[in-house]
Amino acid sequence: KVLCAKASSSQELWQHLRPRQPLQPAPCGLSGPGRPQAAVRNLLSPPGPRGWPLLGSLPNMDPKRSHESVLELCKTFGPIISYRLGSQLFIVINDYDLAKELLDDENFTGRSRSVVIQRQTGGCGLLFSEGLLWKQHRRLALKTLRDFGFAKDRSVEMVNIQLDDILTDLRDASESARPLNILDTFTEATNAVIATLTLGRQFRRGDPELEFVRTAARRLFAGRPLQNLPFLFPWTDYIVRLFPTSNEQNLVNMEILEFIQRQVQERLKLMGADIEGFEPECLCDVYIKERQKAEAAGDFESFKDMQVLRVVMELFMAGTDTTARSLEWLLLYMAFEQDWQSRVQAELDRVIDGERRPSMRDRDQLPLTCAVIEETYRIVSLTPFALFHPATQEDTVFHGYSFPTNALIFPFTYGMSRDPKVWARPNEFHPEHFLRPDGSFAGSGKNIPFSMGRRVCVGESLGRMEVFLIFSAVMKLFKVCMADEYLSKREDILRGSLGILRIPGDYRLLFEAR
Ligand code: HEM
Repeated sequence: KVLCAKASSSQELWQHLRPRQPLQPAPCGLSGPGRPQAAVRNLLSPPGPRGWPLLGSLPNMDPKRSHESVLELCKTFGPIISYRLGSQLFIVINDYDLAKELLDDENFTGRSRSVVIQRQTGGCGLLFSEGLLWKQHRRLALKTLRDFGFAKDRSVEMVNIQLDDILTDLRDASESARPLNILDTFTEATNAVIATLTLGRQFRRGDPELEFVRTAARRLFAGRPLQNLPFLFPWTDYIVRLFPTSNEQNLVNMEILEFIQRQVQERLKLMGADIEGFEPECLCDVYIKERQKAEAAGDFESFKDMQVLRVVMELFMAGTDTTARSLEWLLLYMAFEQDWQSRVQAELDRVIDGERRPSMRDRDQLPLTCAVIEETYRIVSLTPFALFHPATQEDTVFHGYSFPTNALIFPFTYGMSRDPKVWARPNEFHPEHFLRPDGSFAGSGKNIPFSMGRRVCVGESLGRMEVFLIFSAVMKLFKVCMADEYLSKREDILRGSLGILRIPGDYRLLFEAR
């Protein structure tokens, strides 16, 4: 049976997932934080700017750095704020304890139901789905990745194979004194790991399919103002769709789905007639088998084409750029913070003898290296708004404020990572934030680069493992510096801009073998 990527209409399923049940009043008429309750419509929205007619606060947002604009609003209005962009209401949680309460609450496991997202996902997948469908597939994806050695020996082995290529690239760059943008090298490595786990294969250097994935990821992660307009003004959807450029996001989504579909077909060929007896080797195989089981039991919804393709695609795409960018930021901070770089290298030289590469078992002996990694996660805040968490039930009250279901609520990880109540030097690179007075590693504490709670990133262990192994191996063997012409651009490079992820400004790094 061949899976087909035709965007199936999931309208029925979507409606089924978002039941609009009558709300139960809270006992004794009291509303606990985050509890839905009847007759709360008169409650106030969280404080925030008044905004302009029709546009709301849109003119006050820096389009390339909206995280900075929102931080300014939080400084004025407090830890729970709201503002409108167009007709869309946003609610921001900028306090660790409040965010923890919200993210642990089942009611706030929703995702955006915007037409833009609906058109791309059909309500399927894992990243943007809600309710029973999301729970079922999150559980299955986590179990599968764990079974395949996710963040354990098998993935460590995979990272080590990728490290050979990374270190060869850096040796070449070092011998020719060639300044380098390091992102592509890291992207190839992180993509190879997640491709093995999800698709059971890798895309080697020079392979046109790798080039396709790289370009598609850039297109997917680039924000395009026109496309996002219906997100803020739903009534513009019909007009915006008349412009070919507005279709770019849908096109790239479709192209990636077709690419994933080809991979699924390859796996089906490999599995042959005896799907049941085939020992699965990757997420894709598990999904093909689960689909067969579900259909045999008369369930044609849970593993329909679009659902299978979206889950595989989302894990494949989410596991590539995020980790590669984290590594890129780490090397940029090391290039500008030479003193910290030397201290990390001294620690690695002391603990890792001879030619050996650092392993996960060495982590406990490398508190300074761990603190530098954690501090980079904090100061960069790769996904400043995490993802939206709208309430799934109507008329929700949170700490005395009304949180309507159509409001897009986000834990503001960027703001929390700069909270002066939590961090001694919020705006500086200060790895001591994660070191105890005796020099031991203090843990990640209130740093939440992967978010937290019920929808915490499913790739956290894998991402952390890849970043630790690659960063420590590179630091052990190479000194990294910023190319001369970029040295004076520290502020611009580190400030960067915001697409879906925080991206540094243009730079070139120099590597020198140690
Ligand atoms: C350093 C790398 C990474 C960072 C900083 C990161 C960050 C995040 C964040 C902030 C979220 C949103 C959580 C929320 O809704 O509150 C998320 C969700 C997610 N991430 Fe990651 N991530 C990384 C790596 C990965 C990897 C390697 C994978 C794949 C194995 C992955 C797959 C996902 C998925 C599937 C979700 C959606 C979870 C859900 O909706 O239930 N991520 N990630």
